[in-house]
Amino acid sequence: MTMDPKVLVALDFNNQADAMAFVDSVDPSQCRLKVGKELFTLLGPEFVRKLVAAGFDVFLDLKFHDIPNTVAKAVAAAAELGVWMVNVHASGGREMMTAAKAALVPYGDKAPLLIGVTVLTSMEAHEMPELGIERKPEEQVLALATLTQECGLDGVVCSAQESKLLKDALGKEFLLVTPGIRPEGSAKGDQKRVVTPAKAMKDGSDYLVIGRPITQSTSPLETLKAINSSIA
Ligand SMILES: O=c1ccn([C@@H]2O[C@H](COP(=O)(O)O)[C@@H](O)[C@H]2O)c(=O)[nH]1
Repeated sequence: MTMDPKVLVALDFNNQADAMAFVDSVDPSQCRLKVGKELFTLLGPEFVRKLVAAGFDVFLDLKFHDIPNTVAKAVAAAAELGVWMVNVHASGGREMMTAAKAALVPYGDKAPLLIGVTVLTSMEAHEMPELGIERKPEEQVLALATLTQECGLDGVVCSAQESKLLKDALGKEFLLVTPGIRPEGSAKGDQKRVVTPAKAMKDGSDYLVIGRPITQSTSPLETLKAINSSIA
């Protein structure tokens, strides 16, 4: 059991009962919880408030990407919910990220961590040119992470395949939140740039986002415990 859990479990469930069955089986010392687009669209802010009230650190993973004013207001609304972490797409640009950061100033030390999404872990090199991106994924991740740091955000979402590169380039304080985590032998699904939990931590990831390998396991709690042991 760890008091600073590194695993952020993605609550990608399609109904409240299943989500709550998992939440009720864990405590805040074992994992943090991530609420993404599916569950938030289904259950809304009330569900997030419920998790926060139960003592969990909640990562609200809505990946805001819009004009600066809209994103700033959305990030402030997330802060009102009391979440621990919230994110925006770094490709929204400097003005958008700077506005998002400024919107959190009134919350002082109660402000959520603000994280920029770089290149989705479901993407790989051959998909980049048709988006007009000629860089390799790791070069694009480094460019967006550098911009994110310049805008004063707390860290980025990236693949753990880029963790070592980013820690070396941007320093140990800049947080790396890494989805695409797959324990040995688990199905990759739609994830492309995958890394095991132990390797991700070794290479400098600060937090591991893990969904299906835990939530679709036959024993979710045992799987979570095994992952926690593997990175202890
Ligand atoms: O680049 C990204 C950004 C976010 N995610 C989210 O993380 C989880 C991963 O779930 P798994 O079931 O472990 O694949 C999911 O909620 C994504 O929306 C990501 O995978 N990659």
